[in-house]
Amino acid sequence: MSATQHIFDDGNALAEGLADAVSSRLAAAIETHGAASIAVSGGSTPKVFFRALSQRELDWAKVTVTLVDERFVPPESDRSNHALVAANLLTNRATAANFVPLYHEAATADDASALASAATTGLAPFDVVVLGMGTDGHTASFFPGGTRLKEALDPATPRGVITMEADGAGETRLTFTFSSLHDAGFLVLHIEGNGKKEVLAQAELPGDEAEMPIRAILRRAASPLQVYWAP
Ligand SMILES: O=C1O[C@H](COP(=O)(O)O)[C@@H](O)[C@H](O)[C@H]1O
Repeated sequence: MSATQHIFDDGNALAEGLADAVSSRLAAAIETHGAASIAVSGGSTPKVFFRALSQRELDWAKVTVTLVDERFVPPESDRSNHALVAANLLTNRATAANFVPLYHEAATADDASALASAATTGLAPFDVVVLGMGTDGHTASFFPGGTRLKEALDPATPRGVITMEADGAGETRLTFTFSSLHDAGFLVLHIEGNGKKEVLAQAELPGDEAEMPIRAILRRAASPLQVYWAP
């Protein structure tokens, strides 16, 4: 499925434009079914977008926020995506949103992923999913060479959260599976910079999904992909 490109002049315009689009989708979901769900990415790209979204007028108490993926680290860690979201999104007008973490204190990451799957049951299909992309072509924690990449990308793998380990990942990861993310009501890839534009162009060429896992989303997502980009 081909992606629709939304191009902005700079990072601030991108953050504001994406916040407008996402808040409209969340408001429409609240209007239609009384509640809205959104799964967001971590990393460095979304911070300004989170700040912009947190200022939008919405019935935030009806919005459930979770993460596309997380590191197996507690929220006190500066590597925690939960901490990033708490500091930048669950603030301003969005303080009333309901946040469902993927990290759970547990003996093993597998135990934590089972708890995360249970805590997020029924949230997917999400109203909104905002994916990021690394320069290695990973999205969520679908890393090239990831220990459970095949299972994560298999459309037959049920919705839920699984663990992932990979050389490029640092800590063990907790990630929603492809089947949990690909059919969001509004499916976004949020990237910034010419480097990532080139990575995306590379991913759009023929090649193995396992080498650039973003290809699974580009090629097989049920929902049309909306690419939000600025230089
Ligand atoms: O590891 C991760 O990286 C990607 C991209 O991060 P960025 O710093 O290049 O914006 C992110 O989408 C993913 O959620 C995160 O866990």
